[in-house]
Amino acid sequence: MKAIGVETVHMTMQFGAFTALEDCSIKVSPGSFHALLGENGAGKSTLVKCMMGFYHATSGEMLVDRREARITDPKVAHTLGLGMVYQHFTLVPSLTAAENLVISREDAPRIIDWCNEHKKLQAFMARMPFQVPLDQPVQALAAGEKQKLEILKQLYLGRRFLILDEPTSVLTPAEADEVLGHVRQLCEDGEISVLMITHKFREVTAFADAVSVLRRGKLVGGGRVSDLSHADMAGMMMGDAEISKPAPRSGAAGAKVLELSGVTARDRSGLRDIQIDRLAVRAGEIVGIAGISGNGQMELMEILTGQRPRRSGEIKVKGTPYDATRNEARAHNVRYLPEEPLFNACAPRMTVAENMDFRSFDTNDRQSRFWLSGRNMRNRASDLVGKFKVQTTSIDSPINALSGGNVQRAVLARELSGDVDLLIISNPCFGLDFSAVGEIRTRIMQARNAGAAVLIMSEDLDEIMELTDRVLVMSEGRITYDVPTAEADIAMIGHHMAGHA
Ligand SMILES: Nc1ncnc2c1ncn2[C@@H]1O[C@H](COP(=O)(O)OP(=O)(O)OP(=O)(O)O)[C@@H](O)[C@H]1O
Repeated sequence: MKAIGVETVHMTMQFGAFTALEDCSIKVSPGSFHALLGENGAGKSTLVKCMMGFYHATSGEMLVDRREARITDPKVAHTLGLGMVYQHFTLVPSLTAAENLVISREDAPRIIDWCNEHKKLQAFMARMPFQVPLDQPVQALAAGEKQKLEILKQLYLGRRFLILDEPTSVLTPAEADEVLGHVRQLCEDGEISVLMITHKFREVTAFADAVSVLRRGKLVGGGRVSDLSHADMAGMMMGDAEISKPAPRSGAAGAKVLELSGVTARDRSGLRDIQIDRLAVRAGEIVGIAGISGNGQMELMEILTGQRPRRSGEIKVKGTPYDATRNEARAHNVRYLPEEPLFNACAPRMTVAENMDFRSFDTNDRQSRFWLSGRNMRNRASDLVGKFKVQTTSIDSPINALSGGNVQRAVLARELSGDVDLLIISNPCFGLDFSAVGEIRTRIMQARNAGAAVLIMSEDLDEIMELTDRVLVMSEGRITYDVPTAEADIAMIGHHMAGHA
């Protein structure tokens, strides 16, 4: 068997006075597909970063293939056969799959004998249980193919233990099942052992054989997947914390708050147009835009936030032309929650308190026109951190030290405080654990019930079906389908998403 087993023994990681991981012992047997569950901020990334040598654990040990290993940096981990696959791709988009594989090798020669390398690659692929086209630029591959290539790359590099960090986040459900099916097969064949971070219970049950659960840095449970129900796993993750349930709709939709007519703009590639003939969102209504990513949703978000120039057409908010300037957004109570908020809505190295004050720091401190009151800012941040349950060691920590889910909560807390008339959101629950998902959806529904008009773009069709009052489908830069959610037919939505209008 090529697969190796890996164990952490009493591993602890402290950041200053904060213990992110405490006395954590996890055993992944050779050939096992082991899932790692935990709510946002539970310590999953910290654990795997210690295993890969990105962090140096404060105490504890690691066993690789039953021998004690001192992993001082990721290169040592690679030499021992440990590799990592991330939710976002690390491939070079303009190079072919073959080129990506060859240049990823540490011993790649400066002058590559491609004839020889191609022969070796073909021999390598012939041994693999699944294939990816080798001679196309990676940018031409679908997301599922790219993730398959990331896994093949690890096997090509001789890795025998893989850490997968939410590997299906950017895949469609069908792609996710295909990729994880191949991973499971590789484990069953004894090629690799896997430790997979995920938030999806369905993936754990369908593909993993063992599971470990972290809560607040401690190992709180786990075992054989076949012995555990989703409720058991949820219970271990959350302890006795209460899970919020989305508030049901109250009241009917009111006047139009957002209106787009005849809006056209270039897409990111500059080759295609975005064309929104008509789009309206009313007060007290959540409108969802479903679609496979890359069909113009990101550009529509940029148009609405004033980051992409329009070529024609008009946007109105509450009947007034709207160009998304900061003053207009403030006057009309328009709020945004873009995807990847750490990069699109935060200054990553500034503190939690500073980031939470961005929207209002120059209007709140009216008593002083020339300098900001640090105390007022900190009071406001502490209040919001408490209300939105943002887990942070301190409001003075840089916001990039927070786990993904907690960055999301912090930004949502900032954007939902005060009166909100129009909320524009993109993929709000990406990478969040189920309790954070429940809470964020509840907050969005509360905003709607308080009278806000909400436009939400999401690649997660379940989210659209659960949250929205009306669903639209975006395909190739156009809205091709528009139906009240209560009357929506999933098959029809899928048909439009796939571009068969
Ligand atoms: N470099 C760091 N400095 C200070 N604190 C950190 C650092 N890295 C992580 N933490 C803290 O350690 C805790 C665990 O974070 P970690 O990223 O491991 O969580 P996670 O389980 O991977 O969460 P998520 O599912 O949201 O990605 C968090 O409270 C986080 O704020």
